[in-house]
Amino acid sequence: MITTTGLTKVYRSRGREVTALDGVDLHVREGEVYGVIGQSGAGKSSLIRCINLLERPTSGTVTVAGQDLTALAGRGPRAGRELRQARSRIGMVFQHFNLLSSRTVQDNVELPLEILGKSGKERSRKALELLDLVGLADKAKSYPAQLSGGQKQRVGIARALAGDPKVLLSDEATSALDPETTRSILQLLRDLNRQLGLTVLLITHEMDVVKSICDSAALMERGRIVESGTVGELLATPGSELAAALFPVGGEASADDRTVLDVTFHGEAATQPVISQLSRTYNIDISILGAAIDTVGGLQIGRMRIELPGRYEDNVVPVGFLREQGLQVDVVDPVDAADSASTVDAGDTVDDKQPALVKEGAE
Ligand SMILES: Nc1ncnc2c1ncn2[C@@H]1O[C@H](COP(=O)(O)OP(=O)(O)OP(=O)(O)O)[C@@H](O)[C@H]1O
Repeated sequence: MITTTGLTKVYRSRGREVTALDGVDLHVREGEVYGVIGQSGAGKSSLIRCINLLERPTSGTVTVAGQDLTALAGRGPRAGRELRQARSRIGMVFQHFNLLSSRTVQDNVELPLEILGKSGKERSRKALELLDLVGLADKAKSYPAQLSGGQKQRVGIARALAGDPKVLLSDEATSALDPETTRSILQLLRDLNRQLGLTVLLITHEMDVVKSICDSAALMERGRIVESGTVGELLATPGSELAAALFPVGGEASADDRTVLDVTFHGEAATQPVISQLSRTYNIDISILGAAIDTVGGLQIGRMRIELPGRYEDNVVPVGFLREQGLQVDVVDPVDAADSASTVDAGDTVDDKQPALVKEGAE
């Protein structure tokens, strides 16, 4: 539904050049919720602004619903007719809602329909239908100032849906909201995704957003996508930074001469008693340092941090045994694990330190 190839954006101001996007290849499938996560300055806003051609990319292409937007003339407010039409089929939701304070809720939702030249009757019917869809039927005549943050964002979402878009782009839609309101807005996006078959591309700096609604995710650093895939694929990728952040387990080694492993259980492997088999087969004592079961992107996943006596060189065979059972095993570097284990929890953002995973055996 959305494909970018070699997308590059270089800003030039006062003789300085900033490369905000550096050859981004993104592939968002129809009907999925896709999250792009990254620290401040990673290029997330530039990516979303280039996808709907609010910014013209320096090079590369953007295709949405099969149409190459980069081939259409103009940008931002000076977009040509074809580009404006294509853009009306891409809904956009903003962090600070961007509602017009002098207009009622209904009139805010009608605004894109006015621009599309729809009749008054048609605009009114559509706006009321959308307000009903986002749970705000009774607020049509209110003004934005009379609404809570969550309600304002619902209006923003209703307005974004006015042109019957196939794609919704969300730029930190929940960053200005409290945790409970965030949950309700994410749930609304998820419901719209399912009910309308809407493809949602959202950018965020909060791992919890990705964890609660995304089917796929990409990690952006310095204008590049450094990891991407479905949540299931990411969790099955040894050494994946995103997977470790999506599903962290803590726990420190009890002594220097120990091997600490993060073991991820999903699919069939989750039901096998592998830890007791490992202990019996190799006659070793295994300590469980931390463990959790969670639902990530709709998948039930278990993760356990275990400690084996001896250094890694002494444990190559038991580690191989675990992998043969279909488990994903990441060897945790003892120094970095001690640094981070006590600070990581599921609500952390990517700004926080994650255990460094040794990519042994990953290739
Ligand atoms: N209009 C602009 N002119 C010059 N440089 C810009 C412009 N917009 C963004 N940049 C630079 O491009 C880089 C990427 O910025 P961008 O806003 O895309 O990142 P971001 O990941 O969305 O960050 P944040 O989460 O803080 O919004 C930054 O170094 C930023 O300073």
